[in-house]
Amino acid sequence: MGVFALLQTFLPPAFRQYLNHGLALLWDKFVQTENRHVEYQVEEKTGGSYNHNIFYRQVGIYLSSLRSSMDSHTRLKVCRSVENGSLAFSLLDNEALEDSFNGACLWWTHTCMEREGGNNGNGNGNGSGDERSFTLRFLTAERSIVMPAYLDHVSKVAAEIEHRNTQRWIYTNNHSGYWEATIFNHPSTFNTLALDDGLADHIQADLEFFRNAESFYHRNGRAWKRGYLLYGPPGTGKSSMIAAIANHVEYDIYDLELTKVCDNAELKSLMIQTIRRSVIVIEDIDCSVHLSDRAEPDKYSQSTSGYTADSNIESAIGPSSEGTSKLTLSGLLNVTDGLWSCCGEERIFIFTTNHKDRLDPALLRQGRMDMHILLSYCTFPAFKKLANNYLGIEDHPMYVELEDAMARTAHKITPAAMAEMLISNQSDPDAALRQVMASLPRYYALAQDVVASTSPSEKYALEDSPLKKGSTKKDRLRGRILFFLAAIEGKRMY
Ligand SMILES: Nc1ncnc2c1ncn2[C@@H]1O[C@H](COP(=O)(O)OP(=O)(O)OP(=O)(O)O)[C@@H](O)[C@H]1O
Ligand SMILES: [Mg+2]
Repeated sequence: MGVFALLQTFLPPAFRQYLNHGLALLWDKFVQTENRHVEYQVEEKTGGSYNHNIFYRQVGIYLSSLRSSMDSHTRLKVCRSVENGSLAFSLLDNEALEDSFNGACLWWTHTCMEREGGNNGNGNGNGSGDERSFTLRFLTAERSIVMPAYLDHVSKVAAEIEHRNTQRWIYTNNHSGYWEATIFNHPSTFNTLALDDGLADHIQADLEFFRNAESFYHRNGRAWKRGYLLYGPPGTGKSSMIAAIANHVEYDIYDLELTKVCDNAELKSLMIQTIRRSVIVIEDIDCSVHLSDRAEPDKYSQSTSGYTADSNIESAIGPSSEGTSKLTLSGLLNVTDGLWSCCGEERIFIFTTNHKDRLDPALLRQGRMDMHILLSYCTFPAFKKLANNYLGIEDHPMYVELEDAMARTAHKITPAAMAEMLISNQSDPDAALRQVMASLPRYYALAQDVVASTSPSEKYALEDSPLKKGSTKKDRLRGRILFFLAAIEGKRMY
């Protein structure tokens, strides 16, 4: 140990820090003429083009919050938030923004360089292929003040701003393998959903447990994630429930369009780009990816059931020539449940389908999709909830009759259709309930007429309904009739 260092050990720590700082400044000013500044680059993407650098986002948030930036001569970009009308500032390329921290002076600049051959395919020049970065510059002598305290300060302030900001985002993947974001503002909640008794409470309790179960998952060696499969006929609230779940846990949504994913590698990279605390959604999963059993890869490609007629399947699996990499069911299972599922924590996977029976059992097994939630036709309790939401009534003299008629006619209307009836009579609850009542026998009679006049191929479609597993023949027939009606309800048959 040198004499100078030995002497320093007798000095109080605060004084020692000042002395070192002063000496460093003097050294910088009078002795060292080159390398007086240190520069750090904060790139948007690190370790390959798909890895997003969280610190880049934090720097952007931090800089946009600097009040001093408004007074300086720096040219700034300014935009107004759609969500809360507040102004947000950001750095123009190659403009410097000055900040200070514990007496140290710091300069930030932003650069955006077009990557060679970086056409992102969307043709708007706003390519996700561009290379963006912030550069932080400060005096070499002030390194001890800046590192790492200032960088920690930037992260902390950004995290606080993000926490205060309730704005959430929904992302969808583009053809270039990147996510594009837009503000998520869906009003659906568990209060606005009309569900069977107890279902909303059950799901909310499950979500609450999940959110607070970090140590539980880690203690048991499990990835901290939860999977929900929402299934049922069209118009029964699957998409609305996704929004309600995301609103409940306050996570962002990644709406994964498998038809735009060209192969397993791209799927992995998309997963790596997702942040923790997010809901990852694949809607209509039976329509968008090859769902054959892994042991029988060609089951559906040889099918005559009409599945191969879905052009989405072709585009999702990509070129079918031997040896070409493509998106496969195993690739999907790997990112949802395999080793790659751990590349982000606290994530909820939600798959939806109208045809649970067409999904590969591997996709359905417990632990992969933890809860299978059937969303079906409007039951009387669900109807009451809708009437309460849309008409503002909790009870009504017609309810007894209505409940009985719904049960007697095995009445099956989707919540979407029921909601439409109520909305169109919103100002007159009596008229709304009369319309619901009148629709019951007519609905059923019409269904019989429709079935009587269906072609053999349409009948095949009925037999393929998820209700075919009813207990009696009559039940099964009824289920098929009503399933068919639900499928064509867009034509307003009632
Ligand atoms: N259970 C429900 N409670 C309240 N509203 C509902 C419910 N189900 C459907 N709706 C209403 O019907 C409309 C369609 O619902 P949604 O898109 O959620 O159905 P879906 O099951 O996702 O249909 P699809 O299978 O065709 O995608 C929404 O506007 C929603 O408000
Ligand atoms: Mg939907």
